Amino acid sequence: MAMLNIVDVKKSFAGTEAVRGVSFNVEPGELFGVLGPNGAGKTTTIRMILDILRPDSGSIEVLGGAMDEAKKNRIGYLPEERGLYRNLKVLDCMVYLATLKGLERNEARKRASAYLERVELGHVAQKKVSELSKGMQQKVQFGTTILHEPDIVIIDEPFEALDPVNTRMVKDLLFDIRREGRAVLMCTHQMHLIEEMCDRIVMFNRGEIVLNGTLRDVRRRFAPNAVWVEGHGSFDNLPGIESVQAENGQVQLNLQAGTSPQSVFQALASRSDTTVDRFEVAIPSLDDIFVRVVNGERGQ
Ligand SMILES: Nc1ncnc2c1ncn2[C@@H]1O[C@H](COP(=O)(O)OP(=O)(O)OP(=O)(O)O)[C@@H](O)[C@H]1O
Repeated sequence: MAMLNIVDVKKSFAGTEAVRGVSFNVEPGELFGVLGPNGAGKTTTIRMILDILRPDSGSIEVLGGAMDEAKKNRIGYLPEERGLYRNLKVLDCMVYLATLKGLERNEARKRASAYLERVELGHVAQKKVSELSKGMQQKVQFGTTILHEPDIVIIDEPFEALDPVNTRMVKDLLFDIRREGRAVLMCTHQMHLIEEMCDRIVMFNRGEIVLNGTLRDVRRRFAPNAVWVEGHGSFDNLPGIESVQAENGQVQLNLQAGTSPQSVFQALASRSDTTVDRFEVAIPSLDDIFVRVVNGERGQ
C-alpha cells in the first residue's frame, strides 16, 4: 500500500493555476524529495495532502484511502513557517502538542524527555521556548513533528536554521524513520541534502511535475557524455574526444558520440608521460539539473 497516492491533482487560486495536474506516489520506507523553484506549487500540494486545502480535481489517497480525522494523527507535519508556544516551557510545549496528536500525557512526557536528550537539549527542557536560539527551536519543533511516531512525516525546509552538527542529528532521525518502514516527504531548496538523503524525487515547475524518478535515473537523463580526470601530464589529443575543459585542477573530457569512457581510460593508461589520480564518468549535480530544468531542458 502506498503511503501517499496523488493522481492528476489541480488547484487554482483566483485565476492562478498553482497546481496543474500533479501525480506521484510515496512508498513505505522511502525518503522522498520534493524540489522546485519558488511558487512552483509544492506547498499548495502539501496543503492538499494534509486536507488544509481542497483540490479542484484529481484524487489524493493517504495510507490507502481518503483522509480522515484518525489519519491526521498518523501524519507529522513540519511547516515552513515555524510556530511553537513561545511562553511555554520547552517540555510542556512538546507534551501539549503531542497530546493534540493523540498521545497520552505521561507517554508524551517520556518521549519528549528522551527526544530532548537525544538531540542534546535536555538542559533546556524547563526553559521557555522564547529563550532558545532559532536552531534549538527548530529541533524542538522537529521533535513535535515526530513524537507521536507518525507513519508519514512531511517536512518543509527541516534544516534551514541548523548547523552541520545539528543537521546530521536530524538526518539520523529521518534515516531511523525510513529504516522503520515509515515515509518521509521532504521539501527543500538544499540540493546537496536531497542528493545525500533521498531515494526518489519529484521536481515541480510552474505547477507541474517535470522530473520524477530515482536520483540515479534523473542524473543519467542529464549526464553529459564526458569524463572527469585529475592528474599530471597531457590530456590533449586523445582519440574520440570532442573538447577539453580544465577547471579547478580537474579536466573534463567531452566524448564524441560512440566513444566509451573505458576507451578513454585505456588511452590514458597507455600514455607513459601522463599519470591519472582520479578518473570518473561525469555526473551532473542536482543543482545543475535544477537550473537546466527551470530553463526548459527535460533531459534525454
Ligand atoms: N492562498 C493563496 N492564494 C492565492 N494564491 C496562492 C495561495 N497559495 C499559493 N498561491 C499561489 O500559488 C502558486 C504556488 O505557490 P506555492 O506556495 O505552492 O509554491 P511553492 O512551490 O511552495 O514555493 P516556495 O518554494 O516559494 O515555498 C504561487 O503562484 C502562489 O502565489
